[in-house]
Amino acid sequence: MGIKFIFWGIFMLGTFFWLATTEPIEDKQALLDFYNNIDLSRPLNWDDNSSVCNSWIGVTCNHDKSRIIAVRLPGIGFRGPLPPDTLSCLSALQILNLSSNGISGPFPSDFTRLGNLTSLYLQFNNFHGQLPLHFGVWKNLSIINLSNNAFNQSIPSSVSELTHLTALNLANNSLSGKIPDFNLPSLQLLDLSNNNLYGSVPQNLRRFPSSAFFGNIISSEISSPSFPPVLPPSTQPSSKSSRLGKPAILAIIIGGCALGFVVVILAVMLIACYSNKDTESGVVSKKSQEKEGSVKKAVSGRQDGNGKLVIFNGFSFAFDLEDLLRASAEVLGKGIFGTTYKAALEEATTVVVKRLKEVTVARREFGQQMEVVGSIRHENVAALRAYYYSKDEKLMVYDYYSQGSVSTMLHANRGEDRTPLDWETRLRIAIGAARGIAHIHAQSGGKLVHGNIKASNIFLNPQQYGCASDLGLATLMSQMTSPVMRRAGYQAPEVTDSRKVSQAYDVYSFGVLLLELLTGKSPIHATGGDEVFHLVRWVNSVVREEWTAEVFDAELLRYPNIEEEMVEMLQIGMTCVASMPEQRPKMPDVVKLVEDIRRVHTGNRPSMEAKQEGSTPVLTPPAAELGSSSVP
Ligand SMILES: Nc1ncnc2c1ncn2[C@@H]1O[C@H](COP(=O)(O)OP(=O)(O)OP(=O)(O)O)[C@@H](O)[C@H]1O
Repeated sequence: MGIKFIFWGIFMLGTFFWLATTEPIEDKQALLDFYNNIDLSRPLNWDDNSSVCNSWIGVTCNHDKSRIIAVRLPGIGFRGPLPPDTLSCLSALQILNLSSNGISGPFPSDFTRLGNLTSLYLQFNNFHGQLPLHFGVWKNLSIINLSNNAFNQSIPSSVSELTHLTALNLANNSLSGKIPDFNLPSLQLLDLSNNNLYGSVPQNLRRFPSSAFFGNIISSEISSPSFPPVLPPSTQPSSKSSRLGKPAILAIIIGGCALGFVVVILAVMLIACYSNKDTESGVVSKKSQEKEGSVKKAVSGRQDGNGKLVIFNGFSFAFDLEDLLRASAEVLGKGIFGTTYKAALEEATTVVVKRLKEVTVARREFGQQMEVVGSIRHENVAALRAYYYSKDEKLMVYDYYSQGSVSTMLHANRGEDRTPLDWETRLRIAIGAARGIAHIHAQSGGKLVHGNIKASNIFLNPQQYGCASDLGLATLMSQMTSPVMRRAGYQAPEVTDSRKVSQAYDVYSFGVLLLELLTGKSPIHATGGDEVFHLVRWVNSVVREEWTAEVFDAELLRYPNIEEEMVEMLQIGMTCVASMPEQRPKMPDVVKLVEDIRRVHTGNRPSMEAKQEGSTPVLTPPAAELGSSSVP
């Protein structure tokens, strides 16, 4: 028995020692050769004496540490050509990510030796010339992103050999010739936009949205009648969703609150009238804490007999004077469009009432816009529950989001006792907000604009995804003096009149929101002296200097294996904040890009990462939600 025990002990120790010290020697040497032959703006921690599997940045090994299966080096400041026959020695490699570097030269032909590749990311480099000619060597390839390079010849028809391909992105190159009619049944995402391709969209690719072919010379005469002519983005008409949205689920949440709406609306209106001077001066400094007092005191205040209260969703309600007398309200803050109150009833019903100022449009136009906004029911758009219009008062009623806005989550309490906003939540915020904005853009014949996307207008819905609030007000208000809006940092450069916002404007603001989520920095703020920090300019300059890693919020650095996802989000954000509106993507495309940040990776994470992240919930939206994204 004792001998057996000792034997097992020695065996276990030996195994442990072997596991701790084993190394894929040849793969390690290949990476060292690669490292020693490239120009980097700052060093990696790759050292012959340290363990390639346990400590090298960007490297993932398989279970028994016998092979390297993933190399992820996005945005490491690597310039110049790839040294030949180094990375291609990693024949077990499944994931290769060298995106966002300055790598030049033709596509490395020796990569054809990487027969196990499942994902290849080389976007945002300076590769030029011909795309790989023999795609068939990558039998398992599922994702290929070669966008934003300078590839300038035709797309080889051998793309058809990639039978497992789910995503192909060749956008923003100089590819020429006709689009080959490749038939890839598993392909879900295709982006060939902004190249020099011509001809018609081949039959097998007509299932993809026309945005996949934007910015090419696709002739409308020979396009299928069912496929709209593909024009450059600037001339592309707004498209409407072909997919239907899921029936709204939020509507049921406040089933019992209808009575409260009336009470609170009147309560706040009366309070507001009663204490007009107080609320207009310095409400922000009293923010969150200040009780406006009970309504009882204000009942004798000014009443407007002209008012019209409209409750959405067909709730029937009754007016109860007792509820009115008991209701209390507190100021949440004062924004561009007015003052916002949180109003609580005794039945634990809490709503938010926004008291608008400087509405310039007439009752009819105001009502029409409210009807449009109030009819939107989507899990990623905050539901407008009711509105009130009279000569003196214009009110809007929303659900109360108790977790506060994304702005509060990101910027409030940056002290030591702060609860960090984790990466999963930030991704869900981005995905939800993108879906909400895309849904808004699909309304009113594809013409509705949010007009005020910013972190203080994004909340978390019950599924903990982002949810956009406060839409459709910009056009109802008197023109804001542009500096006021500009200071907020979300305003696209082309907009000088705050009422003339466009969907491209929303895309820009959403891009700023993404950069805010990534950096943890407010879009615009004073830095102490006369200097003003401008997030978009700062991110652009840091990325230009190839210090991409420096932009990320220090709070995010604690989460393992998210660099690739962060770099992808950064790229999306930067595309959205393009200074020319026609260069910005449309919201439905942005939704796909943001959703793919994680959807793509969950399917391809090597086992080691999966192990490390075992405790992290996988960020795949519930099936119902995916199906209901209502993305046009
Ligand atoms: N439905 C809501 N639930 C919880 N907090 C809210 C809600 N609506 C607004 N708030 C919060 O109330 C505060 C004031 O909001 P308000 O919309 O008036 O101003 P803002 O968002 O700062 O600017 P803007 O007027 O441009 O939207 C903000 O902190 C906002 O996040």
